[in-house]
Amino acid sequence: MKSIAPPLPARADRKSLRRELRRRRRALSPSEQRIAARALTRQLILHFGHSRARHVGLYLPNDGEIDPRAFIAEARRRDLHVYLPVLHPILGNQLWFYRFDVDTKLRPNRFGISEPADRNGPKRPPWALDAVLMPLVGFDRQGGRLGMGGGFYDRTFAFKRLAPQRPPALIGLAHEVQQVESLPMASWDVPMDAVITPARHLACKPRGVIERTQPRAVFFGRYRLANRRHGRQRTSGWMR
Ligand SMILES: Nc1nc2c(c(=O)[nH]1)N(C=O)[C@@H](CNc1ccc(C(=O)N[C@@H](CCC(=O)O)C(=O)O)cc1)CN2
Ligand SMILES: Nc1ncnc2c1ncn2[C@@H]1O[C@H](COP(=O)(O)OP(=O)(O)OP(=O)(O)O)[C@@H](O)[C@H]1O
Repeated sequence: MKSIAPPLPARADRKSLRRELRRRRRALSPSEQRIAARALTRQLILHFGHSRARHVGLYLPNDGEIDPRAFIAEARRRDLHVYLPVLHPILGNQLWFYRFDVDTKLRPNRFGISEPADRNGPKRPPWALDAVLMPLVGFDRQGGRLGMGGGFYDRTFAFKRLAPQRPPALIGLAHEVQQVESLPMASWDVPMDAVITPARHLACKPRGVIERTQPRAVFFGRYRLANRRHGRQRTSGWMR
């Protein structure tokens, strides 16, 4: 697994950054991808092992993205409901999240990425999810995210800009080579709450960041406590 990303031009604009970072993740070999996916799954199991999340959005990998599919089976075993993003037919460039069960039929969207085919299937609006595992092209330690350029996740989770503490928790999933020192942020960008890579869980803070490189068990007590203290805002029981 490659762990240190070569430096990028300091003031690279979003377009050239996107091109370079997409090239990096596509350049990972199938065996590097497999190793990364396996390690990512372990990180996700640790994370969700002590979270109260019940409804979690994730994605099917495309264009060299880190593959979270092995977590889907684990999630189901742990009574987590898993949802996939579907391009909203009317609301331009927004996402809805449809349940992904073992028998869910898929069909490719206009980008060739599979999504649940049945529009009458069970779904949740974005604000009724507990956590969303997001694909990304690039990330920084402050929660900056560079995506594919459609603005889908930014539009869908724009409500988080006014209330950053509200669910869902926005968690980026990434290969190490996708980290950059600092991303140029735009006014519409919605910061991520955390980033999970095969090696690390970064809790992003608007200023600074807590990086956990120690075994997670050291933190369990404190995180459990923190969860209880703040409680988990229950979202509406909206569900089809
Ligand atoms: N796996 C995954 N699913 C996702 C996203 C993602 O980034 N990854 N999205 C995150 O927003 C949304 C889809 N957005 C996307 C935007 C552009 C391209 C893309 O491949 N663009 C091509 C041109 C494709 C074309 O128009 O034919 C490119 O730029 O090369 C893919 C997904 C929803 N689902
Ligand atoms: N909340 C919003 N309202 C209106 N337009 C938006 C909003 N968020 C983003 N956009 C538009 O979307 C376009 C693409 O944004 P950006 O380059 O940040 O996408 P991205 O985060 O890389 O993509 P994605 O989230 O789809 O992976 C921008 O040109 C911007 O004008």
